Amino acid sequence: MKLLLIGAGNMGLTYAEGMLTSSLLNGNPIRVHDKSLEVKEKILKDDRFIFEEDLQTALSEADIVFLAVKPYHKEDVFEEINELVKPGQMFVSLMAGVNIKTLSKGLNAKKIVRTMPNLPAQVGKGVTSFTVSKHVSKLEAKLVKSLLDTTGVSVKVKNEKFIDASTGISGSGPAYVFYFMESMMQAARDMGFSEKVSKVLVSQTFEGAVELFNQNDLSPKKWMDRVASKGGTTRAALDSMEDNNIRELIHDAAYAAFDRAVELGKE
Ligand SMILES: NC(=O)C1=CN([C@@H]2O[C@H](COP(=O)(O)OP(=O)(O)OC[C@H]3O[C@@H](n4cnc5c(N)ncnc54)[C@H](OP(=O)(O)O)[C@@H]3O)[C@@H](O)[C@H]2O)C=CC1
Ligand SMILES: O=C(O)[C@@H]1CCC=N1
Repeated sequence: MKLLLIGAGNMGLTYAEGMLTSSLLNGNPIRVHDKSLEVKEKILKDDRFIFEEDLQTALSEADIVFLAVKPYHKEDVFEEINELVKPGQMFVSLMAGVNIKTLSKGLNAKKIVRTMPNLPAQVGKGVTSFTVSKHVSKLEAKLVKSLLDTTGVSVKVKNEKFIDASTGISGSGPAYVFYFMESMMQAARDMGFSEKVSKVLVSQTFEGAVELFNQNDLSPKKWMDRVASKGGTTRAALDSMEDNNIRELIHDAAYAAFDRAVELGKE
């Protein structure tokens, strides 16, 4: 299988690096095209990829094309390639909010996979939701799933509403976790800990809590109860969060991202 990546920034390159481990490539290199000179220089030095200046040649040979430019660059890509697209070529978009109808029309292509990736793919712990246009067969969807799985896990969702929704949960979600980490590190520094110790206290707390959650079949609520003693310190913290409506604010934040993904689809 021959893959082409258009846009090799944070996300595109991360997914390409994961896919290098896929047996589906069958020895074929992943070809990469990017407008940025910096990215070009980086890829030219990286013997795992082939940099393609000329999109015409690169596209003509590709079975699957991954699109990982920012949503506001989609029109440039459409213009550059829509006359070169061959029937049967499949396009996998990593762009937030750009819907299948827009992709299909802009690319002049029928086989479209729309995904919502997330950044922990950089360490093989990503979660990618995806959905496919009606012209993508079950087998093709399986192939794409196996490519996406090289970066962590992937979840096929039944329609695009769930792609926008997962943008609000897992796509943007790592940033919410970092927000929480930053706030806890700030509290640790205010209590007098050094930057280094604050980082250890917070990161190990996150890592340990996630590990507990994953290794046992208990709800977050049950875990909270295991940490909190009656009348103790944790209850004081959890009560403060509930009194300040943190739960609702996080819910609203996730919906703000979901709504923005829907809005991006209309731009
Ligand atoms: N970062 C994240 O956590 C997530 C990102 N996404 C989605 O992933 C996509 C990529 O995001 P990200 O990797 O962060 O973006 P980056 O800006 O890091 O990467 C995009 C790359 O594409 C290049 N580019 C722009 N226009 C073209 C073009 N016409 N042809 C070829 N290359 C081009 C850019 O060059 P230049 O810099 O010169 O413009 C840049 O190198 C976005 O659509 C985003 O919605 C989805 C989920 C999470
Ligand atoms: O912020 C964004 O638009 C992208 C999509 C999800 C995460 N980053």
